Amino acid sequence: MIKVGIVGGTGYTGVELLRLLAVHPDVQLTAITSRKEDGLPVADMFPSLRGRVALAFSAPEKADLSQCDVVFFATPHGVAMAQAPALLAAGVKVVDLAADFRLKDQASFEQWYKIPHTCPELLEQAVYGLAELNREAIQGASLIANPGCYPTTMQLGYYPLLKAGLIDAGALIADCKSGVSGAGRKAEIGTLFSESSDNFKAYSVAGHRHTPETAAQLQRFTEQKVDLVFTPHLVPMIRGMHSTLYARLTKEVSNEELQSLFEAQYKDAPFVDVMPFGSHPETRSTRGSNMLRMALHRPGNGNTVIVLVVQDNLVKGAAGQAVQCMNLMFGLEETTGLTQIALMP
Ligand SMILES: NC(=O)C1=CN([C@@H]2O[C@H](COP(=O)(O)OP(=O)(O)OC[C@H]3O[C@@H](n4cnc5c(N)ncnc54)[C@H](OP(=O)(O)O)[C@@H]3O)[C@@H](O)[C@H]2O)C=CC1
Ligand SMILES: CC(=O)N[C@@H](CCC(=O)OP(=O)(O)O)C(=O)O
Repeated sequence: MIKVGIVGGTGYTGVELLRLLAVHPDVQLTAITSRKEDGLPVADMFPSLRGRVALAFSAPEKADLSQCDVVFFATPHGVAMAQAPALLAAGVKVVDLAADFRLKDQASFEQWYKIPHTCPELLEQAVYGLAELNREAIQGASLIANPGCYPTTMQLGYYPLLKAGLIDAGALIADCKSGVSGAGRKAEIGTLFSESSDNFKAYSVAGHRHTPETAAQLQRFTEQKVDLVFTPHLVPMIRGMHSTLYARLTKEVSNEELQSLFEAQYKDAPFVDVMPFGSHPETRSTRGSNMLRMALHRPGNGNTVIVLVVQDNLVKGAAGQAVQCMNLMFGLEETTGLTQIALMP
């Protein structure tokens, strides 16, 4: 059994990791931390886990994480970088759900996240945890930078078009919407019920930290300069993400060829569903599952191609993707413990 520790077990991605790992056949939950809930049985805070998780939260300084085989950090940016060096030196694998190791460039990280990077020496070693585009590297990794939720949808949607050289990489426009759980469980005015329900708005239009992450990753797949305009929106739902990705075609290509390109690209990706051309994927078709669904459109058969992408921000956008990486790192079947069907309606 793989001994698993979770730092930040009381947050939304933390409890999602618990939900998935509690029924994972190869995992033994070993330590779950919380600074505020030291000693509280996990199932007292999350009744959904009664009878499934017998552990209590422990303060991070009390938890002996070095006895684990892998530790997930479901914490704010900056926490994993403080503890990863010692864990890695003790032979423990690390999966960070935050952004500490996503950007290879230290200056860019510090500019966007506004905190100093305390272990830049690990940036090179860290492997970006998007299995569909990086499976082999993840299999050999000991430190995973789990992708951001929006970047997961943008990369998987744009990748086949970019790799095939069919679009202008300098004119990518991504219009993306997230449920409120994307902002985490911490108390904030913007996520109060009376602020975020019955309301709809864009945010961070001038620049969101997921733009450099996505552009840097996509840049690996094209010689053209990637220029991405990304606008996130907050929608009044709890879970779910919907990304509408626009691109300008630069070559003659039929709709059938576009569809075949996507189907071929993801035929061996168990968590990417390429729906029939012209479909309208719904966020609820991914709710609680690790599936990401996408569909292609081409209005008026012109030279704009649109890729619609949906996922559950807490699963494929965070905890499920992290478990997918763990499976690969430990030589398990990629889908182990991740075969839940979405909740509909
Ligand atoms: N929500 C989402 O959809 C997604 C989130 N992410 C990323 O995953 C990470 C976790 O997000 P989320 O679960 O939403 O966040 P939450 O705010 O819901 O939870 C944060 C958790 O971290 C713990 N924590 C906070 N500060 C520290 C600290 N200094 N040291 C140790 N533990 C700490 C908190 O518990 P306590 O205070 O008791 O210690 C809590 O358990 C973030 O980096 C987020 O950006 C990535 C993709 C999607
Ligand atoms: C709705 C909402 O607020 N979403 C978060 C993104 C969550 C995510 O993916 O997080 P990290 O990159 O921070 O890990 C945001 O836009 O900041």
